[in-house]
Amino acid sequence: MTSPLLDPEAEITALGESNDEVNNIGPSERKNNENSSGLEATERRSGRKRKTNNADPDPKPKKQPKKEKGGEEDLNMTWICAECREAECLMRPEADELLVCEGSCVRVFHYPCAGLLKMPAKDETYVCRDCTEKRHACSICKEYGVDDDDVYKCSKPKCGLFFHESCLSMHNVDVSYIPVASAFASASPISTLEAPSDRSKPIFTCPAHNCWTCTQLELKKEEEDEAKEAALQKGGKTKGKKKSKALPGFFCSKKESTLVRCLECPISYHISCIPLSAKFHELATLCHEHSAHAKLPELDLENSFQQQVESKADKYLAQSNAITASRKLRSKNNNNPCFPFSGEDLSKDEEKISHILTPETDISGVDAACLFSTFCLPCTMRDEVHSKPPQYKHVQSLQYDPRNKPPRIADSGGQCDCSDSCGERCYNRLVFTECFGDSNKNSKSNCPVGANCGNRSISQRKFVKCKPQREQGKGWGLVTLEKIRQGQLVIEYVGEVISKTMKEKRLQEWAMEHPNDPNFYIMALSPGWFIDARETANLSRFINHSCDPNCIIHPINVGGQMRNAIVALREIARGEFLSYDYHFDTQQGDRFVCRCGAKHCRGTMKQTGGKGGNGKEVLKSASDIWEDAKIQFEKDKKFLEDFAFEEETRRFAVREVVPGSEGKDELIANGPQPRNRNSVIRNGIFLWRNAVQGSRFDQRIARLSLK
Ligand SMILES: C[S@@+](CC[C@H](N)C(=O)[O-])C[C@H]1O[C@@H](n2cnc3c(N)ncnc32)[C@H](O)[C@@H]1O
Repeated sequence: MTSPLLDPEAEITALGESNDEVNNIGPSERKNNENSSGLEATERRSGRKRKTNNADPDPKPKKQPKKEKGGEEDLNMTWICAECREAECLMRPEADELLVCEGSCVRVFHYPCAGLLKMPAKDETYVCRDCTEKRHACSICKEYGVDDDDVYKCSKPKCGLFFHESCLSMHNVDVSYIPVASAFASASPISTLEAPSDRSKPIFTCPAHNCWTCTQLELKKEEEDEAKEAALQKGGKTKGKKKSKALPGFFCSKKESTLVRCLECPISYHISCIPLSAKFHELATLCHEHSAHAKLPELDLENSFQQQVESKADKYLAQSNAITASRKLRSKNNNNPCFPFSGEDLSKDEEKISHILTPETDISGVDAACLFSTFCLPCTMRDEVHSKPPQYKHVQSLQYDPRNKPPRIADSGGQCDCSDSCGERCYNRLVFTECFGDSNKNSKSNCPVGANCGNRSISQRKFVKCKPQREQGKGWGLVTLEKIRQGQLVIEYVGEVISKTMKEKRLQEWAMEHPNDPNFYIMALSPGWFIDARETANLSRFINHSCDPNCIIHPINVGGQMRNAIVALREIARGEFLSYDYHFDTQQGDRFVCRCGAKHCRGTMKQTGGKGGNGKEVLKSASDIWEDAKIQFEKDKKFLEDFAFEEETRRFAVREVVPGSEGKDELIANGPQPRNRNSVIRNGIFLWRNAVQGSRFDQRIARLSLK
């Protein structure tokens, strides 16, 4: 393989994301539901209209609901329809009654949005289609999956959110596993962050139950503590590990238990921790990541709670006090303007300051101190708090454009003849093809063993558990959460499959729009086809380059389509950063400085050598790759003749080990021929891969000499 990651000169344009999942708690929901028990979440609500939220112009502060045994928070309901994402039904304005799904998702719907002609009777049970079909959208990537197979429900009883395991790893969620057989019988985890057995179910509390801002601060504190500890130990002083203390209330002026959740994702905040970059009104919240693109539900401002609070603030506040206090606060927070209510026009700061509540004032149940003092993060903290892996759409497999996809690859010839498991000597494995189909003679299959054979890791997504983490000088990287064996499949590189023309278009457009972006995600898949993992990907997009990598890209034929497997080159310890050699195929000069820190670092992520001479890189055309393959073929043959075998076995070796040496063009062009099948199996080789990977015989001497 010459160029895993290609043409990093530029990249792609933004793609739309689907917006089909809703479940949100807005500040007024918190207020209006404060005295409702969490159990209400499973009761059907009818006749609840948004306007009724505002019916009481001066609602008194209500007592927080009692916490249930076991510290269960009351995750308050939202009254935004999960389908149309509005409080008031846009399909039929008269039908803005909401009903609650009594299945596991506990979402609310307008009845027309739920596909019903009328509101169900009080004694009728409503279960939404997703819960009936036991498939839900992941609350992070929005992709649908089968319950307890692809997506898993948060373990909090009243939380109806589902997640892919891999999506959770982006949110610092601790996952434990219980064996599937006992998954429903016991809630006690057997291990934390350990490789689960094949049949285990993840148990976790999703990010919706923790304030995102406070969590980031805790993590930062922990990191600092660890760094201090490490420094102390380096200096020879040993100290017992000091448990870092969280920072409850650092930004919250009180210990709040209620969280408001983003309409688009599970990110939640204490009201007093909502950062400047988020948006909210009394019906819903959009987190810092979604505020720029998503839309808050319609709010009838005139009748809104927000409007009432603002007018009360006008009435009650001594404006001069507010201005002085706010100025003080601003100068303390590096002139970070404070966020009064809408967060829209910060340039009109002075005007807004006149509406800010003083810390002492408590109006209409809103904790004024909380609003006043803590709606913004100091500038110094903002970068840290927002340092989370960039968002992308998580997918589990390659995404093809149905109108323009790579042609299928012809079969490499018949079935393997393995009898129990397809191990090292499996013919399909040797020709870089995964087994498919089962032993049932009626179905198409290339393997008599069936679904349990050992050569189906990619199609069965037997990926290693990993998580994104900052890697010094390289942005985000990917660390493994489990020990990896040499030769083990780590993960598949997935994204959108695009043609060469599309790749070039995207590269150009991205370069124009983001001239300073150093990150590139396009990888070669097969001649003329590429994988773009910038916006649609899995965790593999975070793997960085190293000149001394611990992984390699293996193109593998899975059911007639090429897929790029990332395979371990050596044993990799838990916690190690994963890497492979990008061999960037680029005409640009010194732009791609490598910071891998390896002993023999090339200093660049580009491929070296090539046909350009004088170290100048050129893009390899298909015919160049072809020529290289033929040259390599001759070298292999010569190597076998000269060194690898004793005199008397040479002729045999060349004939057998280099199958098709009489018709090498055909062999290189078409891959393994059925007539070469036996020698491929006997010698464990497949020369066609030289065309893609440049693997060399002299480096396989140990293996050959074993024969
Ligand atoms: C596929 S992305 C890897 C994930 C990326 N680090 C991120 O933060 O999203 C490739 C980009 O990571 C950076 N990178 C990867 N390996 C690097 C290295 N060894 N030295 C410097 N930058 C590296 C480069 O900006 C490169 O274009």
